[in-house]
Amino acid sequence: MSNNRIYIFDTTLRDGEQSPGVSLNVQEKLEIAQQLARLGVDVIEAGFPIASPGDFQAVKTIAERVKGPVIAGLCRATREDIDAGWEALKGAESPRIHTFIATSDIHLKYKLQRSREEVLEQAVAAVKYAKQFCSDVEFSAEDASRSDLDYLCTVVEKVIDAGATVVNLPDTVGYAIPDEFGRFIKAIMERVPNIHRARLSVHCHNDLGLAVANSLAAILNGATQIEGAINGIGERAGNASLEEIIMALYTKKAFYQKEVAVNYQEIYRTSRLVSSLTGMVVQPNKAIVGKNAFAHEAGIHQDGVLKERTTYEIMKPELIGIYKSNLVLGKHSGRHAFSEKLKEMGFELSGEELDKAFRRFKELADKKKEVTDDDIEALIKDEVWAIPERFRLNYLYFASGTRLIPTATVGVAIEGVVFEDAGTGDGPVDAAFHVVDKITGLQGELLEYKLNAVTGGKDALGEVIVRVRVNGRTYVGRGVSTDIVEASVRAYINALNKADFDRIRNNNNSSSDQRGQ
Ligand SMILES: CC(=O)SCCNC(=O)CCNC(=O)[C@H](O)C(C)(C)COP(=O)(O)OP(=O)(O)OC[C@H]1O[C@@H](n2cnc3c(N)ncnc32)[C@H](O)[C@@H]1OP(=O)(O)O
Ligand SMILES: CC(C)C(=O)C(=O)O
Ligand SMILES: [Mg+2]
Repeated sequence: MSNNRIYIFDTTLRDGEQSPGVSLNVQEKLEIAQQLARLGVDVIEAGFPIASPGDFQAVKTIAERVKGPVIAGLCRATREDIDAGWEALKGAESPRIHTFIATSDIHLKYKLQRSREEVLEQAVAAVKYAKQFCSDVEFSAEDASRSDLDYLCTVVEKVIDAGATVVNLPDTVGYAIPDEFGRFIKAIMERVPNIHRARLSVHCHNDLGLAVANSLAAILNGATQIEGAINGIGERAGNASLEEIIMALYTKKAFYQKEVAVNYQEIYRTSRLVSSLTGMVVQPNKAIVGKNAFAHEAGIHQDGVLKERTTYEIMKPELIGIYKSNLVLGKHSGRHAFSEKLKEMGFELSGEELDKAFRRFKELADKKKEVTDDDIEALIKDEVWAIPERFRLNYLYFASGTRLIPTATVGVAIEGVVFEDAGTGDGPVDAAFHVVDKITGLQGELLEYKLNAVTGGKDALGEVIVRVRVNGRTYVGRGVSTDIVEASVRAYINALNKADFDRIRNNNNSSSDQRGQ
């Protein structure tokens, strides 16, 4: 294998899920993991198994079902965490136990309340313990960039002696700057005598907006594994954005002379899926995957691009899976054109999924003159990436105005049987949500509501993303329609379906636990 290879470690499902307000269920995590495997990342950190039964189940399911990448699970440097981690990971084709402990004095003194000697001992013991189960063990020195360098070098050397195959040096609080971080990695490479027996990794946070720059500086100085998340999501200001690192290495290959083994065509789709399932909207001017990343607004730029794209484009959008099609779809389009378009867009649908998507497409085409690629993508996300739905919107009627009490009548099918009710609220959306609560018997508390126009124009599809708390847990729901009240109700029902899905799964788990006793 080329020694220019950079390994991509994706932590969207672990650190990415630590973004405030993000909570993915097992099915959603599995879908993201499957897409990450299609993208071709080297490692998927599927979760933190001891953190919750849901996290444990997600790691276990991904370990058993997702083939290709190494599947990692995060564990504190304790036997209990490592036991749970291994239990979840052991079904994987290539499992990796990822154990960590902080090494900076500030974390030792205030958080862990342990001495340097105690932490060194605990780190070594954790690696040795993990090694009994799994040959691939990653050790992370949390807050490495703020740790005493001599002490950190000792920890790194000893964990490698204990069997760590990968040593990760995180900039946990995003405090580093590129030159400094590059020198830090160089010092580790020079001072730790056995460093070549392990792979050196970095994990940068974006508190100063430098996570990608710091990761690239680390690559120049010897790091061969880069950790990050799709769309740069994660704790606080997020993690290094993987798509940005991948495309920087590609675009500046002559400079870095490094290779990654990803399937570039899947980058955009992965970004859209993560955004859709986490509810974390990608800012339009975000590098690589933002809506405006390849848009040219100014006349001089447009003129340049029309004459020769490279005047203002340093990357081809097609390379990352953004494509422009000549097939214009509308109400006169048939199944063949629709299915051809989906193929062009990279969607592989089963016959049943295609039927559902085609039905929604025809409904939309009746309301909208031209159905754009963005509209189609929004419908696919709504129909095909949705979890199994016990509740489905059957019909919606609402009335509101300046002198009316907003009223809604809603029909919701529960397992195919339609129930209807009516109610009032502070507005038509609120009224409809109350009615949905009454029909489903679930009490949703709306925490956040976002409305985006999928395309421009008066007939644009509206996409609504809601965050709803049900029984103490937060669920993201998403709905699209040309009518924003309908999109809102679809989004709300989508979130309740996820809550219901969890409720049924928890009931099943507790009854099988009882049977096991
Ligand atoms: C930098 C990072 O991203 S680290 C990963 C952060 N992710 C998360 O924390 C998400 C999941 N976390 C959780 O669900 C919970 O925090 C759990 C289940 C892990 C632990 O929950 P609790 O047992 O209730 O402990 P709590 O979170 O309050 O405190 C953490 C404890 O772990 C200890 N700890 C923290 N890191 C480590 C470590 N790497 N190794 C060993 N112990 C550690 C702390 O010192 C504290 O111990 P104490 O109770 O003796 O003071
Ligand atoms: C647990 C480690 C890898 C981490 O997320 C960090 O230090 O930011
Ligand atoms: Mg982190």
